[in-house]
Amino acid sequence: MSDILERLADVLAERRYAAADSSYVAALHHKGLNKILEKVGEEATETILAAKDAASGVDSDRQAVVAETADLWFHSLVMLSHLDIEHQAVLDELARRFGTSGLDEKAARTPSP
Ligand SMILES: N=c1c2ncn([C@@H]3O[C@H](COP(=O)(O)OP(=O)(O)OP(=O)(O)O)[C@@H](O)[C@H]3O)c2ncn1[C@@H]1O[C@H](COP(=O)(O)O)[C@@H](O)[C@H]1O
Repeated sequence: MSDILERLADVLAERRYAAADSSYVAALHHKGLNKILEKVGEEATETILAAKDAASGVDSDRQAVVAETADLWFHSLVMLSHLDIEHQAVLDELARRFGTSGLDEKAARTPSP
């Protein structure tokens, strides 16, 4: 199942210009970027709330964090697809950053004027 991102991205690409009533993803694209961004924001908020609950240590709450994060990742993939940005670009960016300490990266930034 490690290739699930690729398989999902292929399905999302098929839905990009499909008829609005043919699927949930196609309907989101027809509603437009603002609706997709609204869903990303909603799922981000739900993920945060689930994570706060999970901090109490209840197992069912930990599963809710997994479910909400999946919703967030899914809607983020729809956003990328709507903007014609390959999800691979995000994976490449993570790979580029791999091994670079966040502290070192921050220290190397050019100071803003
Ligand atoms: N991974 C997902 C996925 N995750 C979440 N969702 C849907 O995302 C929606 C958002 O959840 P909400 O709780 O906000 O639901 P809602 O209140 O009905 O949403 P809105 O009315 O506010 O839009 C739900 O309808 C979920 O079913 C998903 N829908 C589709 N996929 C994948 O996308 C593929 C294509 O889906 P279709 O376009 O529907 O064929 C599927 O085969 C799946 O692999």
